[in-house]
Amino acid sequence: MVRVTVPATTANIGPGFDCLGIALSLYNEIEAEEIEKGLLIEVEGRDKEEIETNEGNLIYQSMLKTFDRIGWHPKGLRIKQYNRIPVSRGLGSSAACIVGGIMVANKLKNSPLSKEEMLRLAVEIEGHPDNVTPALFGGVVVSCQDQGETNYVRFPVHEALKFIVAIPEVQLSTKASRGALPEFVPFKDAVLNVGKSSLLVAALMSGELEKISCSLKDRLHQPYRISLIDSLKNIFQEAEKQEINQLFLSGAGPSIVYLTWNQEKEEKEKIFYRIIEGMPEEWNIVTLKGDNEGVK
Ligand SMILES: Nc1ncnc2c1ncn2[C@@H]1O[C@H](COP(=O)(O)OP(=O)(O)O)[C@@H](O)[C@H]1O
Ligand SMILES: N[C@@H](CCOP(=O)(O)O)C(=O)O
Repeated sequence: MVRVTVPATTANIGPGFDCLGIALSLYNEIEAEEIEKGLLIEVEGRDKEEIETNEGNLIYQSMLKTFDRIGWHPKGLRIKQYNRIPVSRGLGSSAACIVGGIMVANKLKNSPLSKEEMLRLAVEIEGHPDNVTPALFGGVVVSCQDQGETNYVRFPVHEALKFIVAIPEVQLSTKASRGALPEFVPFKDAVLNVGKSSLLVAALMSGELEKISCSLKDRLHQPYRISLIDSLKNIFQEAEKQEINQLFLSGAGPSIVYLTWNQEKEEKEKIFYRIIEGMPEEWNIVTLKGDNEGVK
């Protein structure tokens, strides 16, 4: 029996579309063992009713692709998963399945694939590197996929950072959310994102956390996505009115992260809570820290 835990991830972090992600202290667990024949999948935890327990299961699919890569297949498989990461809320639930499935499959055959080989396979399955890289390595990961190659730099999440995540009941699949993005953007918007994402990485890496506030503006994806879910637009507009600028859409949404890093901002934190509580839908707010270990 092999057992792994894999962290949730928040990707983009505002301007870092498809190239910036951070692992968070919220985990799914996956167990797997070879059995004589067949496929048994048991699912417990968050959103269990959403999860396929047949060959369509994403963890199983990721394990199958790993076995193909290794050149070995078990006679049969029993998979047991315990989920805490909400599905299709922008917290990397798919990346957690992909990375967790690859790792557990690799372990079943005494780990023939290196972490780099597992990363290559994970990006192939997910299609973008910004969730699977922090899910694999932990920390903050800046990644770029170019002509089939993924290059990345990983560094620890600053221990002072706190991620206050507002999670709605409604789901938004990453596929649908990516479908809302434009084919072209104005040159000035692209330039703004280059500047903001560069500043954000420098602030996260150097520990100049006060610079995060002026680094989270995005013109590439958030303006096109916030109209997909009721209240998202109102939340961002109200936050701007109250001069709260530490907000970003988690991944493809719909969850929102309020990023804070010290006590003095407690007043603003209370305003954020009041904004969310003032929305007509049900939102669940959790406070998370960064995870610096990745899949284990
Ligand atoms: N724990 C899980 N077990 C199996 N499949 C899962 C699990 N969590 C998510 N998935 C798969 O991933 C899909 C959600 O992926 P996606 O839309 O990218 O959401 P997210 O923003 O959470 O990554 C689900 O529809 C399901 O197919
Ligand atoms: N860069 C991707 C990130 C998707 O993150 P997820 O947690 O919503 O899967 C995008 O913005 O589409």
